[in-house]
Amino acid sequence: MENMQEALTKKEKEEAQRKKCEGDKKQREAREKEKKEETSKAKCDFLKKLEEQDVIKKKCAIRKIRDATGKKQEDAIRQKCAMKKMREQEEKERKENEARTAKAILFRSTLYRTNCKQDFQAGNKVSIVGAGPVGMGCAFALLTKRVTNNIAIYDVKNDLSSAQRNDLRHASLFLQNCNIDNSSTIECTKNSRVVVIAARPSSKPNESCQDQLLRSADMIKQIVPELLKQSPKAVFIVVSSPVDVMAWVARKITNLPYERCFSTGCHLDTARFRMFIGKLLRVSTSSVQGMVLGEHGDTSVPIWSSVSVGGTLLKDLLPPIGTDKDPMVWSNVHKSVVNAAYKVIAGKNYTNWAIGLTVSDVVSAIF
Ligand SMILES: NC(=O)C1=CN([C@@H]2O[C@H](COP(=O)(O)OP(=O)(O)OC[C@H]3O[C@@H](n4cnc5c(N)ncnc54)[C@H](O)[C@@H]3O)[C@@H](O)[C@H]2O)C=CC1
Ligand SMILES: CC(=O)C(=O)O
Repeated sequence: MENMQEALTKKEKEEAQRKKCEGDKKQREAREKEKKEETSKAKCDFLKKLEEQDVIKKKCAIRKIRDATGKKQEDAIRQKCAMKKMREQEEKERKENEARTAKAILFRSTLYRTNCKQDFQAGNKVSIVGAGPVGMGCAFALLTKRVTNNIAIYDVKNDLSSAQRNDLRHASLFLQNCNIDNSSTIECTKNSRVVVIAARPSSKPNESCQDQLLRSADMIKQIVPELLKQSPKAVFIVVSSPVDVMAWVARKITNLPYERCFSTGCHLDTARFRMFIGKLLRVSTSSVQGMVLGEHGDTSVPIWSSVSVGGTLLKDLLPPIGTDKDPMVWSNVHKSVVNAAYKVIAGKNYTNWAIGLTVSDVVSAIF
């Protein structure tokens, strides 16, 4: 019995031990499970947090991307707008340019018409008859002194006049684009405002001065009425020698009044007179005033009472000036004037520059 009791107790003990072990095991398992669950929860939480963070990060990234995309789009739109504006500006400028060009073309035609008018001073045409040194001296002075840029040169010698015209034309660049009538006939003088007669019939051997004079007069009688037909309103300036006689012949044959037909008279003699006085006193020619009157050349008359230098009349300082009682013998100055042409002719066979400039001065007084 005792053994049985003992065996029972032992069994019970074992049972209790087993139950305790089981209970411990269960407890341990429960704790482990709990721990596991805690760990798993922590893991989950961690993962969740991680996930959340990831989501946030992703969201940020997406926002960033969106922002970037938006900015890109914005930039693209802005660029498109800028390009549109630029195209509009370009179009505007193109239209403005077109309008400006159209205006310029219109302006150019106006300019061209104006320049044509300016280029060819139609109203100030000067015809020169006789293409010898004197006629060409006149032409050269008229053009270079800018009295006119519209001239005609007429001579019975066609080749000569044509060559003279071309020689001057080649200097058109320096002569205000001068217009020189192209024709070789007398019609080239048509509608002149001034006609300068510088022609001389060719000399014949052993011809007397009187015969020469008569032939010159015949030339004037023949040519001036023809020229008047071409230019009925022109002023005629006679240069051909003997100049005052030839001007008288021209007036007689045409019945033109004095103011429309005259010679250069003593204008050249006056220029020489003032020059010689200036030279003697060592002052500039333009500071000297004074006149030579009468017929051009040998019989001209110096007007001593008119001579002044810088506004002072020489006769106030020297009352007998120019007379036989003049201690300074100023009359020698007039002798120099008379001899001037002979001296030049002795050297080059003709005079032309001084008479050319004299003519241009007279023409400028008409214009
Ligand atoms: N008044 C003055 O202060 C001055 C007058 N003269 C005079 O000017 C005149 C010209 O002198 P230059 O040129 O040296 O003489 P130039 O004899 O060399 O030339 C005269 C030109 O007149 C041309 N001619 C002749 N008959 C003509 C006509 N019916 N129609 C057109 N052309 C004609 C000739 O073919 C020639 O080419 C001369 O009578 C000269 O004495 C010269 C200097 C000063
Ligand atoms: C030739 C002429 O008349 C002169 O030069 O005065």
